[in-house]
Amino acid sequence: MASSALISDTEPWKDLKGHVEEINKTHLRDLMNDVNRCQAMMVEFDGLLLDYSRQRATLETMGKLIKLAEAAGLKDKINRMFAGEHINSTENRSVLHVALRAPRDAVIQSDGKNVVPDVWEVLDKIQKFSETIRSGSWVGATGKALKDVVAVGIGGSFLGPLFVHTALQTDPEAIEAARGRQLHFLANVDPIDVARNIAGLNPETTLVVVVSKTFTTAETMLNARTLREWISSSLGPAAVAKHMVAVSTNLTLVEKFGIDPKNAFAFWDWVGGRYSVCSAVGVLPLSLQYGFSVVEKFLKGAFSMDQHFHSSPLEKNIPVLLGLLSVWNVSFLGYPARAILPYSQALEKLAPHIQQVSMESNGKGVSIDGVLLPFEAGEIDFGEPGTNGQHSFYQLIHQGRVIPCDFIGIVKSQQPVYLKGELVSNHDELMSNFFAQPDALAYGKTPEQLQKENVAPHLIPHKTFSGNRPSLSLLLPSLNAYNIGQLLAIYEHRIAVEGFVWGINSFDQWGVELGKSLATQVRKQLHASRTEGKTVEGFNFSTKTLMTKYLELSSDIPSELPTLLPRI
Ligand SMILES: O=P(O)(O)OC[C@H]1O[C@H](O)[C@H](O)[C@@H](O)[C@@H]1O
Repeated sequence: MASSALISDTEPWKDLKGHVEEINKTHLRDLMNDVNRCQAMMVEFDGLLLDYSRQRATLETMGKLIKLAEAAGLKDKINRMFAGEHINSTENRSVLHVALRAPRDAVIQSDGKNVVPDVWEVLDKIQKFSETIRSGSWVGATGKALKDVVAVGIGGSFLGPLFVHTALQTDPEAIEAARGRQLHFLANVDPIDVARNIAGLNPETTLVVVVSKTFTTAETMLNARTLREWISSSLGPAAVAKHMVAVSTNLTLVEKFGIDPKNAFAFWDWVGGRYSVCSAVGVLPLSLQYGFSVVEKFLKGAFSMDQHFHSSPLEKNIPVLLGLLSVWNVSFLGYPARAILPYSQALEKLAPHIQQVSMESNGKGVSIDGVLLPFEAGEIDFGEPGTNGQHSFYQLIHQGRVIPCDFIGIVKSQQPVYLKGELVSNHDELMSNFFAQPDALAYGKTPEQLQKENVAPHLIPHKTFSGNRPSLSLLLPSLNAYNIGQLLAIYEHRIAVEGFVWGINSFDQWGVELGKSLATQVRKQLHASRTEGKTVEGFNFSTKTLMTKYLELSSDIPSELPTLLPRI
């Protein structure tokens, strides 16, 4: 395919468009009877089992999707990513999050330089530093050990680490390693988030980790200044050096902020924010909480999936298959959303993290060459752990709109519970739902079945389930640090595959800029109105009215701001 050509102009795309008609003649109820098809739609790798037999696809569809992948140059694009080429062309950068979890002796080049030694230099520094903090040999300004960590960051400097932290929190090995310690995340610039974070925390025993790739993000920097004030107003300004460290690519700004560069942990512009959890962004806070050895297992799990992604044939490649099926669902079957439904409470922050990875990566309107896309790219991701979701939005998924679902199940619970006299263990109870829901979606329930059950005729339309609703099931052997790494990498690569096939740049995020710059204009106006009584000018009628009302009703805020920290 010529570089500026659109994937939608290729024969395989057009062929798939035509193929939809064939698929519309099928029902999952029948497709599921074809055992050979189902068997061919299962892939096992490194303890994981993917079953995509409940996708609205036949083996012919899969063949056509592989042809689409070939037309998109998917294999070549994956290779170029691993080779450190500047595939993020609008920012002229490599995309090398895979280097963050490569073993020490691996060679991965960016701009002619092997980046793996740099990665390991930072990992070694984190290991050393986290041990110093955890052992209590580094103490705070009043001589006390630092037991609690607040990681200040937003977006990619927050969601991935929060996901991994939440998933590890109930893992037995991680629990042991974290005894007596707390890890908090401060993301929102809303002062309520500050209040919630510092409630019950003592600055004497708290370490603040400021996490920001750019070190310019408005929310993070104001929150960092707020916590700096919280520390220095209680322990004196000199305490900041003992109680604040940073993770950033911008070490100059870290130093300007007042953090000793010795206590800064670097990463590089070839790590995208939303792909940065395996850099110091995630590894530092997580190592402080759980120790480096637990976090290293997480990196190894991700690395295992990287290898699979890089070297397995497309037909047996889990992230590739998942990515192609997502493209099929979005661009051909016309299902714009995806529900992420982990049957594990420990994965409650998976969907929020994947929302950023997916929607910031693939929510684009033009091709990588800047050509307006004649089709919609990206998908709307949302989700909740099962079974909670079942009692919330599953109604819509069963009888309303069609939303392809990812069911994620775990064989061995992190926290098994059995009760004498119960039919099954508590985890079996959870997993009964994991196995039942995909079939309920696929098979549905027909009016004939309802008639046989003597359902009152006027209720039959209400109780009918059309079925034929696609899902896939991913079964993980357990949920330890290693498995969490595998799961993370599956989603990261799947999302890249979608972008590679759609022919977009999944690694920039220009769409977040406009709102930021308008907020700068508003901020200036609020300052001028409060300090000099200036009327609101330069905004449309609606915004002017809203801001004027806001200013009028909050005129008790002093024009010269004194310091006020939350009283919680
Ligand atoms: O890590 P930072 O530079 O503070 O950036 C934090 C976040 O800010 C931006 O809004 C981007 O959209 C995100 O991709 C990024 O993760």
